[in-house]
Amino acid sequence: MASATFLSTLSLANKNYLLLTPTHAYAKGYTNNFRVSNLPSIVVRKEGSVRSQGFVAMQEKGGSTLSDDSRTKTPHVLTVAGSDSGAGAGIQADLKACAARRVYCSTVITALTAQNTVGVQGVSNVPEDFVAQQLKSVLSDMQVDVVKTGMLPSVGIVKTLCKTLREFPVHALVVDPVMVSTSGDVLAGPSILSTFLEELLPMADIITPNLKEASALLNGMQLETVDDMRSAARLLHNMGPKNVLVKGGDLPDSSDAVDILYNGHNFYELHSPRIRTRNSHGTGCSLASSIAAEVAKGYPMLSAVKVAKRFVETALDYSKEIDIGNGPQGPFDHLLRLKSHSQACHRQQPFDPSDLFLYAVTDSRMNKRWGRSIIDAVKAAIDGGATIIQLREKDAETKDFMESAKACLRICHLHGVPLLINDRVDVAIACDADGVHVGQSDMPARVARTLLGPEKIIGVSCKTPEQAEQAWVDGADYIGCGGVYPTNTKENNITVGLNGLKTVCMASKLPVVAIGGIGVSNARAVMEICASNLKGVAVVSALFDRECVQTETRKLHEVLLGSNIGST
Ligand SMILES: Nc1ncnc2c1ncn2[C@@H]1O[C@H](COP(=O)(O)OP(=O)(O)O)[C@@H](O)[C@H]1O
Ligand SMILES: Cc1ncc(COP(=O)(O)O)c(N)n1
Ligand SMILES: [Mg+2]
Repeated sequence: MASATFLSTLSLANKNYLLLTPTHAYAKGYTNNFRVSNLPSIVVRKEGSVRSQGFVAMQEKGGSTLSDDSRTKTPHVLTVAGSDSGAGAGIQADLKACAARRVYCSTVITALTAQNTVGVQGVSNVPEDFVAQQLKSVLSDMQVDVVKTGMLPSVGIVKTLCKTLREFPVHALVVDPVMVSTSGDVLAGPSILSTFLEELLPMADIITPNLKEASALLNGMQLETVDDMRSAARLLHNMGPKNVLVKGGDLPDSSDAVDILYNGHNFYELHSPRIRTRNSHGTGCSLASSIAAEVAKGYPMLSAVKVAKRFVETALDYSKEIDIGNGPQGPFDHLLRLKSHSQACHRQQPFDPSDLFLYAVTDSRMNKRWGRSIIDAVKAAIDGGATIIQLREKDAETKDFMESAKACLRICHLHGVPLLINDRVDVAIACDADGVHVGQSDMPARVARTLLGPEKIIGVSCKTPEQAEQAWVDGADYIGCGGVYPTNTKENNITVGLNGLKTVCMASKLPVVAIGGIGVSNARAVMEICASNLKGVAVVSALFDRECVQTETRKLHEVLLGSNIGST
């Protein structure tokens, strides 16, 4: 939409720079996070008149960067749409879709709707001049990449939008011509049609009508087949938008959800399996926002539409069992997070340090030696009284490891025992384990925390107070300290002894589990160092390098019960 003109040049540190508005820089592809190779980097000044005038300073070809305070452009979608109090569609769906697709989303609200899973009970339009004020507030300050429109309930609002977009051009415009909600309620009446067709559509980079909306824009044309959708796409394209996506979510008798994309040259028939679900309220809004998000990241339109469609399909599939509201059409879960909390078998308690009491760590070689599966080993340890399990499967193939981890997780959760994975954060994520245990040379706990999120348990092996301090800073939940005694389980492992264990316990606020050569004969001595944050012992060989895991675990459990763990 924007034509790129350089506004002026600027001399800084004896070098010449071109000054562009953010929009112009964008239109030329001069941004860091755009997939435009061999272009000079762009630098946004944080302070001073350059930035405050809303300019982007761009280096002339080559050379070093303008200053150290360079900023990367955050992809930004502005949605101009109606609010849905039930939060399934409209502004609320747009915000969630953009968050899920990882772009920033600002909002201009055109109408308030009182809406739920039953339907729309009321609509109150925002006055035109206040829509104009919101648009100006956002567009004059923030570097919006893509504007996405949803419910535009009056001619005045459509006109205001078109006027403002001419004043503040953006990189792309995605128009979802929302007219009637799936529940059948009118959100924008036929009176807006002519302004829509004459003013807004010609500015659009893509329009995304569903079958009813395509029909309304085409004077009531009947749309019942994929061929009808193609004809509609061609006719709508003649009205000026660069791309047309006719959505077939409501196409009767189709086992796939088929959409037709037409760019004036080619037709693309996009299929995804039709998800059988009641929770499809807001699919159209979410699809359009996701397209806008991908375009804002710099993807071409075809890729943007494909990714967006795949995202909606995945979210619908994930959200099949979500139960919100009593009406015929429920919302879905854009962030794919709700279900795990409602699943009965999911561990919901936060980390409890007393879980470290009898910490069983599996070992694939020992299991092989004794001819037992990892699942049998875990079952036996839990039956014997283990309070937390760590899977330490150094030799396992990833696929086998994942499968066994999933099976172990089911067993652990049946018994309320947390399951951690040694080293393999990827496996922990893939099977939704309760957490990970990492060593000093594994992925840093801080990075694991970012990947796993705030609730998962993270333990770190530490031998020194410095390492213990770092574990705390990195957001670990507990420390594994050892080897307390010499052990064959780990090669070249330095033994810290009871003194080393005590030093780490005293230096840290974190709960500690002792590890290394501990068994029935010496567990009591370990616990008698009397540190209040020493919560238990972690054991490998003394449980798993034995004929009967359950018996050995039970014996150790009894010894530990007789000690004064964490009581001082
Ligand atoms: N049950 C479903 N399974 C998979 N995809 C669907 C389903 N329903 C709709 N879609 C897809 O969601 C997007 C929105 O389509 P649609 O529901 O037709 O729009 P609207 O919400 O505007 O009525 C389209 O890509 C469509 O193919
Ligand atoms: C505020 C608002 N905007 C858009 C829709 C369309 O969504 P759907 O077609 O899923 O009902 C809606 N119901 N409410
Ligand atoms: Mg729909």
